[in-house]
Amino acid sequence: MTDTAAPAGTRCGYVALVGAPNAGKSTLMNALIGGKVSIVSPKVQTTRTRVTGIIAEGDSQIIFVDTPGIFVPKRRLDRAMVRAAWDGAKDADRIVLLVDASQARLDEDSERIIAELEKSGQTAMLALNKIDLVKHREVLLARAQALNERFPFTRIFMISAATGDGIADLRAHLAGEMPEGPWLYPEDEMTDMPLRLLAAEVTREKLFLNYHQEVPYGLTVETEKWEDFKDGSVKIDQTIYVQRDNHKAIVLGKGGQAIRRVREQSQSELEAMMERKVHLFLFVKVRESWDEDPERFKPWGLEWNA
Ligand SMILES: Nc1nc2c(ncn2[C@@H]2O[C@H](COP(=O)(O)OP(=O)(O)OP(=O)(O)O)[C@@H](O)[C@H]2O)c(=O)[nH]1
Repeated sequence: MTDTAAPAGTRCGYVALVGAPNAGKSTLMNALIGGKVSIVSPKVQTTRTRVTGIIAEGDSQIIFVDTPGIFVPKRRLDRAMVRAAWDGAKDADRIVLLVDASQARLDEDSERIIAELEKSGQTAMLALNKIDLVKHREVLLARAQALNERFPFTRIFMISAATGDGIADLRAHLAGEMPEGPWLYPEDEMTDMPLRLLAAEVTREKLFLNYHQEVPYGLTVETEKWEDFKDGSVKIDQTIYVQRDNHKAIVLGKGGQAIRRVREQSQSELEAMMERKVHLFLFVKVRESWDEDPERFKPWGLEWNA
């Protein structure tokens, strides 16, 4: 974080995006920011890291906290994620609950989030997402009304994070809601997520895209080494931790073909993102129960005793 001189009349604040897994939080954040920060995947519960995206809108700086999915905690890791999600929401100036408008009934996770909001006495805005999937406007309005009867949202936005519909309105409204104060980040800062972590997220996204079923859920990626070279290139070593031997075999693929594809995809995205040459090396290791190991949480900023 850098101290930035504050021009008079500036605003700055935090916005927490909360919502059930798959509601579209990452997609929305990327749409709001206009650049790729958090990872998007069609599978649920992929967001493990609290990513902060920052945008400037007029005189306002809006710092977004993309919280991990809030769901019924089962494993220790899940409990830590729920805790982190609520910590993010508690400290925020505004909370936006994102709900998938294409579902006929409110899902269990959104129900729990609303119950939590009621309990804590916090206000929230509602963003009904994926309106592109709802053909009839009356259906959409009826869903918005039902939700507003369930909880008195301060405002309701109908958006499509995928098409960009309604995003400018939401952004402008949030900008006006930010408290007066100096900007906390320099204008060109996109994210305060450390590059090492961001690089691991890029590889994890590629793993999600390349493997099916339970394999991607059981793994984690860590950036172990980062070497900057004089010619401007960077060498990055990452380890992919899997839970079982057979998962390791799947991740590697026949003759290492599968992992090579992941490596190529991740490397070229990292090069585009950082605008420099990247030499990416991936290692696959078996580590049972990595998700019960507190050491693994630290890079994500998650608490162990959740
Ligand atoms: N049609 C449509 N699909 C969307 C929209 N927004 C998100 N999606 C899709 O919904 C899925 C989930 O989106 P994510 O942004 O990963 O959802 P998330 O809430 O961040 O999910 P977690 O990381 O599990 O918490 C992806 O396949 C997105 O492409 C939208 O406005 N319209």
